[in-house]
Amino acid sequence: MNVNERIETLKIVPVVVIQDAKDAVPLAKALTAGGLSVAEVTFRTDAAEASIRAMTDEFPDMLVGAGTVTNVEQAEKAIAAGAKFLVTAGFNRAVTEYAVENKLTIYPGICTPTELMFLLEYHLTVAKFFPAEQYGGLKTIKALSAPFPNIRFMPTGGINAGNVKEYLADPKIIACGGSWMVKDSLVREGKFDEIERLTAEAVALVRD
Ligand SMILES: O=C(O)C(=O)C[C@H](O)[C@H](O)COP(=O)(O)O
Repeated sequence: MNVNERIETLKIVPVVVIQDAKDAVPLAKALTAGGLSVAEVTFRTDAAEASIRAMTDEFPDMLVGAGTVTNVEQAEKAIAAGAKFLVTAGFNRAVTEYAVENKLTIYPGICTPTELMFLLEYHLTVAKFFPAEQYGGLKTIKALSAPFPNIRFMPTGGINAGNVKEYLADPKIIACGGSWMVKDSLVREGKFDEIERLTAEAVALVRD
């Protein structure tokens, strides 16, 4: 299976913020035990690179990607550390070109038709739709799908246990990103049992 197929099977991509790389392995363990062997580790903190490396070393089968990538240097660091995919919050031409040239999976962030059209230039077919709820959620995705039927979406931002099923019912949606099972405070406070419980709950919710 390629990365898109794995993400589509998993249905949910936990978006994580790790302040201290020592939390990376316990977090990966909790997500995996909860049934979600995938994480988007955001480059919002300095611990991202070391966290990706620790997670992929300890859990080589886990699908670990890098999120909030804002420049090529971060993308290179993420890939060298073992990241299997890149995510950007908004469309970044340099990062997208780097990914395409190196045949890496990238989900560029978009929320307008204009931004979506940048994907077409690179023959990409899956966009992160961010911030999903704030930019009209499913209604906007359906509207964007009309002129761009070949594009699929990974909505992220404001998705939770209450609305994830509604998103996933739409065939245009490959998976949903979200932090509701991995809130920053739970990671900071080392509440990995709670993360595992919330992850298992999320998995059960979206099981067919
Ligand atoms: O950091 C990034 O690159 C982002 O795009 C932001 C995250 O995707 C959202 O913070 C997740 O959204 P919530 O589930 O509402 O917390």
